[in-house]
Amino acid sequence: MTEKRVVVLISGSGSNLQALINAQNTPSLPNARIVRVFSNRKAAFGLTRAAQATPPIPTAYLALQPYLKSHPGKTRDDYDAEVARILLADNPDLIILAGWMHILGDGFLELTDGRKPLNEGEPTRGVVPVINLHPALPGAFDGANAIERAHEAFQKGEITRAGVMVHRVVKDVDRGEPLVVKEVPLEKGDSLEAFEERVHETEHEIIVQGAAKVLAESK
Ligand SMILES: Nc1nc2c(c(=O)[nH]1)N[C@@H](CN(C=O)c1ccc(C(=O)N[C@@H](CCC(=O)O)C(=O)O)cc1)CN2
Ligand SMILES: NCC(=O)N[C@@H]1O[C@H](COP(=O)([O-])[O-])[C@@H](O)[C@H]1O
Repeated sequence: MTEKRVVVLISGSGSNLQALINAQNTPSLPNARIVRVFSNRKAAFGLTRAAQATPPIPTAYLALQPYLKSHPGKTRDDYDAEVARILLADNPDLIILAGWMHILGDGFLELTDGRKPLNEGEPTRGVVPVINLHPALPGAFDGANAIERAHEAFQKGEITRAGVMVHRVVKDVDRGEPLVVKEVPLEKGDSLEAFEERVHETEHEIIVQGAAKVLAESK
């Protein structure tokens, strides 16, 4: 069976990327290879993790502000489309946002969804699924800083449950179909650090499960 090609987008430490690297071609993530790690932050340690993988994983970097500065007149949507073009050149079967801290607009999604051809006049490509790891339960704490927000809400008695999910990426942030959802225990008096550690441990499990689930959908 043809090996599935995976591209991972990061912005930071890359501990979830590391979980994916470790799971490649194991029963947890069979017949899958990460062919590119892409970051919008030059200093992201995840780029080092990719370079230190065995074999090393090719990386690419492109940040929004430098792109806009070096392309006068171009927009955020143009940046998003450029990111999609870079990724699609690797012919991925799956794109994973693993701590990717940039909201993707139609410039990106219409290319990965196959709604628009890469180049004018060309036929459109097939859909490349895009999934995201989010440290909250569906419909709760959309957006950034979800861990801290959930911890604060629990301590205030505003919520009783917390968790993490892997979901399909749609234009509405964190509102795509949940693929894997797992609750994370939270107790009164829990420090943010203790809760955060539990969240990350759970993330490292479900990001692999989410990737395997989507890859199993395609032939
Ligand atoms: N179209 C989508 N794009 C993204 C999604 C999504 O579901 N749909 N998920 C996010 C990941 N994410 C939460 O899971 C998230 C990341 C970042 C932000 C955010 O506010 N980003 C700001 C910039 C923040 C920064 O650079 O530090 C922004 O993009 O302007 C919200 C949610 C990834 N993309
Ligand atoms: N809204 C997206 C979001 O908050 N993503 C979060 O960024 C962290 C990345 O950690 P990592 O760089 O160690 O994988 C993870 O906690 C992930 O849930």
